Amino acid sequence: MMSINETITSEAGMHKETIIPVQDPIAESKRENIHVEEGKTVGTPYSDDPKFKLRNVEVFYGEARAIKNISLDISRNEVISFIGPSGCGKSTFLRCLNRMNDSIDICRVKGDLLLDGEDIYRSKNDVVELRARVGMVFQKPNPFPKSIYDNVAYGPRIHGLANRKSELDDIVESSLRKAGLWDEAKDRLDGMATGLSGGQQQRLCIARAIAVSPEVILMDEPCSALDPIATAKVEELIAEMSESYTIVIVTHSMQQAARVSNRTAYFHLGHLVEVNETTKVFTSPEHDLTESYITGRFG
Ligand SMILES: Nc1ncnc2c1ncn2[C@@H]1O[C@H](COP(=O)(O)OP(=O)(O)OP(=O)(O)O)[C@@H](O)[C@H]1O
Repeated sequence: MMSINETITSEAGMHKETIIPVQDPIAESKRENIHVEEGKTVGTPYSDDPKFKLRNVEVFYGEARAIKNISLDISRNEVISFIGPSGCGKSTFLRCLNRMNDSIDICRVKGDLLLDGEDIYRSKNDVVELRARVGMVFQKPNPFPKSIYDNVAYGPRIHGLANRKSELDDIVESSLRKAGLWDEAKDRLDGMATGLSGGQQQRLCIARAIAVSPEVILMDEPCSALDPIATAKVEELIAEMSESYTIVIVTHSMQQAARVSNRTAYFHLGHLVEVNETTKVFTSPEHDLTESYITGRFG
């Protein structure tokens, strides 16, 4: 059994030393004779109090099946990380949760995806409403080419959340405060958002997501374009936000998953192999594939 620190040191060491990670997870898992049973996830994929109840989810890009019969509950107010080798389907699965895949013509989603018991893919459901409830922060900060104020006010305006200018001002201030950006932005609210640093822009995007009072925030590698200091600020924010929101985060950094999440889900070639308490995943994973991944046998 490894400690989190040992595991993480070995992850960091993998980059520093000249260990060449095996890049092909299929070849590696065949060589090690490790199998994944379709639809069978080890650990604790289910919850007594699910915010999202996801059953037998499959996602196709044309004929190619990118997500293979995945069932998972995402609990209310938990932070869950999705980890796994490149191309294993983390982002595809994340994007199902607010129907971001709808914009890809060749993409089809099958299975039951329930948010508070309601099927989010029912055609009568309004996608704009869904995305207000399930907000998203992307890999690269993507502020609108507008002022800082207008970026945060955008969602509340289109959803009619404020009747007066003073109400909108309050939403903008409280969202920027929650995103830890108020002190840096309060004297330049009319300045262009694109004039902020990368880390500030990412916190602005978080403020923009928060401004419409979402219940869930999806984060797709939110720190991959940020330096370590900006990353630490976003991670602190995730910890604070977890009191009010359910957070799902895709990350390539095992250290980040270990720092921010309650549970960690390990994906492999479109399968959901293991879901467990984060400490367990990084100290005594149940599945051999999870262990191979966290010990750097394939990347
Ligand atoms: N728009 C698309 N059209 C066709 N195939 C796609 C599309 N987006 C993703 N895929 C394929 O679906 C599979 C899963 O990709 P996805 O981006 O979800 O993986 P990922 O685990 O998030 O990868 P990464 O960590 O590299 O971002 C891959 O085989 C990928 O090539």
